[in-house]
Amino acid sequence: MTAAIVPGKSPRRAWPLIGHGLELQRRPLEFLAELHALPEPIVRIRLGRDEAYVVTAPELLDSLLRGKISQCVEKGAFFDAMRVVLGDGIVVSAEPKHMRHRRLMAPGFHRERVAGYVDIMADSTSSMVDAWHSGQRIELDRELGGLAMRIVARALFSSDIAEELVSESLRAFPVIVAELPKRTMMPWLARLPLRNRAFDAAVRRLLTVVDRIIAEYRARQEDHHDLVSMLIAARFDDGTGLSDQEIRDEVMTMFAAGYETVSNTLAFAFHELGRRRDILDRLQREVTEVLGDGPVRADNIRDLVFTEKVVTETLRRYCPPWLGMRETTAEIELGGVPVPEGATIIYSNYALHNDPNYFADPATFDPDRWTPEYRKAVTRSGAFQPFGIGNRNCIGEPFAWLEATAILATVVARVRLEPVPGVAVREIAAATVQLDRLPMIAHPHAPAGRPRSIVT
Ligand code: HEM
Repeated sequence: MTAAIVPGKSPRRAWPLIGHGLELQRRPLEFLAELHALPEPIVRIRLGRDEAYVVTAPELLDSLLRGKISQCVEKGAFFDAMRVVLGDGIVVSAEPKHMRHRRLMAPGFHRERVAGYVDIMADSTSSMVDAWHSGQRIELDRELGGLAMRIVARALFSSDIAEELVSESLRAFPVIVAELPKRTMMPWLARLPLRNRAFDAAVRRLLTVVDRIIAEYRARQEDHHDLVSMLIAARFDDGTGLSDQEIRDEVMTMFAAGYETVSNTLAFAFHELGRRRDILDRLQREVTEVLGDGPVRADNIRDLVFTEKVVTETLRRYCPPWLGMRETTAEIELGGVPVPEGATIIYSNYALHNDPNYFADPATFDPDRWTPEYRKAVTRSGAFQPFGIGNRNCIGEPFAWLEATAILATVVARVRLEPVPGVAVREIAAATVQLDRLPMIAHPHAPAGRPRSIVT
């Protein structure tokens, strides 16, 4: 009943049958941090009856994700539980399909194209803030979740039908994202009929809405200048396009990958700002200087230098994707350790970003560490990789930077958010790293010389 560690010693004894799976379920962030504290760059643990290899060193991650070895790994069985929602979208699909689809979708995520979504981001954020009145308690985590969902939905489907998708998603996604990580660790849960009724119904309803909207788009044959119009019009080299099923899979994939990651990043940013007045004051000064009375625009984003540092430090300290996984499709050698075909490899960007070997004083939230030189150095070394690396890195990265920066600047320009006294919030590792709740009190700034209307 020992955990086999390659090549060093066991971090902690494993339970028979369960192995370290229980640790990974019950105290995942602590367990992964313990593995990072070991001197070995690759560690073998037991997950149930199987073994898994945990990679803790950036140089080995580099080999795994973008070196030659990356051609011998796929997403693997770990991601199978997600297929019920994502179908065979690019987060889960294998090569060569993954690259074929990714290339087709890539133009929709180029920086210049994404800049066109800044108005959707600014408008949606303003509408959220307009509904808050002075002294109101806001459940900010939920507000940000709804906001990020609305923004992705409007980027995918800009026409007014998107609202129906937003309402359905707000109902369905909380059920889905609470269940999927459990099924990923314990796939047999999917076979328990009574337990799965709410989940199955949520997935069915959501897919029905998406299918109907795609059918409507096809029938209307209009270019709405959004991601779905682009997917419908896109053609492979042989002149064929994506089927309705493939478009649905990619739409669900964008949704699932693109809303919680952003909303949880922002929730952590506001949590830190709520307890770090010094940082909030600097941020507010910058935002006032850059935006004046106007909304955030694509051409003033680059002047929000400190705002971007706050987002960067949030992505370091609270990197949402805490668990990465791959499965080998051939025997490989990683860091001198032979890894057989079909083996599971685990890594954690969250643990890496909080590893004192790579980041001084990692628990301290310090946006000032992000000088251009520092950023270049930690990115080049592979120690900082919130959006992943290699051919499966985040296709939505430019969208995510723009969105996080635009939302943060818009909220800070309009309102001061303060923590609710006496309420403790807790960091948890669900589908992504998140706060268990984030109640805050809103204090909108009254525009000079104009009393604020109160919306209740
Ligand atoms: C703060 C926000 C975000 C973070 C931290 C993040 C992080 C990541 C990471 C680490 C991966 C790689 C996963 C792996 O290697 O297994 C990834 C993949 C992906 N992300 Fe994001 N993401 C964010 C926002 C978004 C947004 C806004 C979208 C879309 C609108 C998006 C769409 C995707 C997709 C489709 C993939 C799969 C790419 C592929 O396999 O080719 N993400 N993301």
